[in-house]
Amino acid sequence: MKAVELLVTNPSTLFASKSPTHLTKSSRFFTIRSSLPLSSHDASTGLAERPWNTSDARLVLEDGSVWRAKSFGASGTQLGEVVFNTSLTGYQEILTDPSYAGQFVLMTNPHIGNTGVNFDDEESRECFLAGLVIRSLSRSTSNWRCAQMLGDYLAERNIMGIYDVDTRAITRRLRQDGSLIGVLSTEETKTDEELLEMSRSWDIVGVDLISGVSCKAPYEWVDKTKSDWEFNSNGKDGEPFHVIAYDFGIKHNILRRLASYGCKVTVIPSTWPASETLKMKPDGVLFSNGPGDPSAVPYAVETVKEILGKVPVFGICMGHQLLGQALGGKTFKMKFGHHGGNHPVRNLQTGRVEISAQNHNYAVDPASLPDGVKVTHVNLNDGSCAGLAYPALNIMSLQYHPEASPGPHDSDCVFEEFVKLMKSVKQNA
Ligand SMILES: NC(=O)CC[C@H](N)C(=O)O
Repeated sequence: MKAVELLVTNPSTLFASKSPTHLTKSSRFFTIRSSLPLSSHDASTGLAERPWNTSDARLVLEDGSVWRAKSFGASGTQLGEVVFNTSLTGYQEILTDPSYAGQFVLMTNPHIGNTGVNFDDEESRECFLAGLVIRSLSRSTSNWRCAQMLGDYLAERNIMGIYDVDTRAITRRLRQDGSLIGVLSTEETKTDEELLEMSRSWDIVGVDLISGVSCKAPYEWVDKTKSDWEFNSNGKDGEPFHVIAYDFGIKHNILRRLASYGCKVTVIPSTWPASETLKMKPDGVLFSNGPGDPSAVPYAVETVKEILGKVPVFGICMGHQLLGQALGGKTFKMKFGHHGGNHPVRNLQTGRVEISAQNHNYAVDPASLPDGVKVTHVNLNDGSCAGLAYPALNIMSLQYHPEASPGPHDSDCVFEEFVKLMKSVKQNA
């Protein structure tokens, strides 16, 4: 106890500066920085102000529960669906995964912020999520790649965060009752009742969230995984296949992995007409991950339908769900979904179990699919469908994230399978 108080009451020995200069990318020295205003120091007693005295935010859930917390990042009032993520690392990639648009991400790992944020780990151009909910915000960072403190980063992007809230209790509630809509607010003039009413007046089901995150014009993607980080040297020296990637909220690492496997990649907006895509004569089309309810975007299902059977296709997460619907199947909302980097999946084609990165609230009902469509992967936690193939139409898809970022790399080989599929179709043409 004594040691802890000593640590808090002598902040100047711990923290380099309140507004530190940024480290350069190449620096391998780590600097410890302060992200929060340091506890005010009472010289007469030698004790720091108790940190739990300053709750200035509330998360009000639609079930009527009110969670008092401290705010960091942006302030204001924000509405969203609360989901919990069980990843131990990779909060920056999670913050920039566009599939979280409209959602508050609650991290079950209690200690967040200790590696700061850096220039390389962005998974998209913006943070699209509604906000971040964490137990403990690290007061310091110690990582050679750190370029900015998490709180400053969120404030710059106008994203609200809260800490010092019982994330374990909220997670247990979500597991029991399912995902809940909530309102996060730092505005003291708003009553709990007003915030509760706001949370009950909105639903994420049926909302097209893709249109808010997709790119607005086509572009070429060339970046590969950096050689320092490359972990798989298989199958990367072949013929360059042209992949057109529909951006429903695409993560950069999907594009990097395709480029690393030798593909020439063109990214197109979610509303790009199928006829235009086919005119570009791609060797394959990728339907990306993306936020929200797959049933809320019938235009995207129509696009997928028009492309099926014309070129090999690969669907990831939202892309997989859209493929499921385009094949005549149904999607449904799960109780609290899968969000994290520790989901075991069995690849039914090889018998191999892969530990996978997942982020979805919806799933394809395999019983609704027509004959000929095979379930290729199953989530071992709940038996839900984690992958599909329809060999007759050169379709493959995964409900989860083979590109990881963050997460294990067990499923990376699926990009090689897609390249092989494009190759065999081209050879037999
Ligand atoms: N990662 C994703 O593509 C998410 C898909 C969809 N928004 C879901 O929640 O199921």
